[in-house]
Amino acid sequence: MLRRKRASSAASRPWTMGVEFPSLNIRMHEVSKRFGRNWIIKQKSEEYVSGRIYGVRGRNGSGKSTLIRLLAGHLSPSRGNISYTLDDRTLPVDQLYRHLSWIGPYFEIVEELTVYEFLSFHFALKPLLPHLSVSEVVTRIGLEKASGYALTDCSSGMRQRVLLASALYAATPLLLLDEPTVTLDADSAEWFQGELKIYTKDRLTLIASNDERDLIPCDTIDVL
Ligand SMILES: Nc1ncnc2c1ncn2[C@@H]1O[C@H](COP(=O)(O)OP(=O)(O)OP(=O)(O)O)[C@@H](O)[C@H]1O
Repeated sequence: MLRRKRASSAASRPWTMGVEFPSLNIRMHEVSKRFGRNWIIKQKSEEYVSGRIYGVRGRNGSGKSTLIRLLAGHLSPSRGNISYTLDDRTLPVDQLYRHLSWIGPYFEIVEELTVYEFLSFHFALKPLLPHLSVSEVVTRIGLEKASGYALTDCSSGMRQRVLLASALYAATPLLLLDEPTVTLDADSAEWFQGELKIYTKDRLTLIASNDERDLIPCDTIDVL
């Protein structure tokens, strides 16, 4: 999934963190999605390419999370199709999970685990960026003093930082971030914007949010 870069190349492009992500592209072709009688997404065609950040906004219930779930392969289109390529080779949707990091407000986490345990467990399943350790991740999200807290004892903003870490610092070329700054205070949202600048380089990122600040780094913004 991930190739290490040559040292000289890594030095000249420090943002790639010593690794080179494979190019992951997504093509939606006339995709529609309905729940019961309600068509939520109608005949949507879109190309999403590596190295770019896509924003999606829209009123509550407009289909932002549905779009993210479709792109993540967790929902199937009612009509049309979604195809994926990894370094120009077709990637079957059942293999996408290996290359995908995805967070959303509906995510459930094992609340009994401590911050450190949750991140260790997560990064045992999903590779961590090679220049980072779990301890360094805890430091990057500013939770050193809380690393032994059970998630159930963390504030919602602290839990959101942990979830963001699980996506941002995973060595996957695709990042799907649904309402990434929900529950974050202004300082935390600013921290997230800084991390986004560093950790979205060379990846395909999609951000669904109605918070204008979240959409500032996006190359294009789709309104549903
Ligand atoms: N599994 C489901 N079964 C039935 N209806 C669903 C399902 N998932 C979503 N919906 C409906 O699809 C519509 C779009 O929901 P979605 O969560 O994608 O909207 P959203 O734009 O992310 O909303 P919000 O801004 O409130 O998070 C809503 O009317 C919702 O009730």
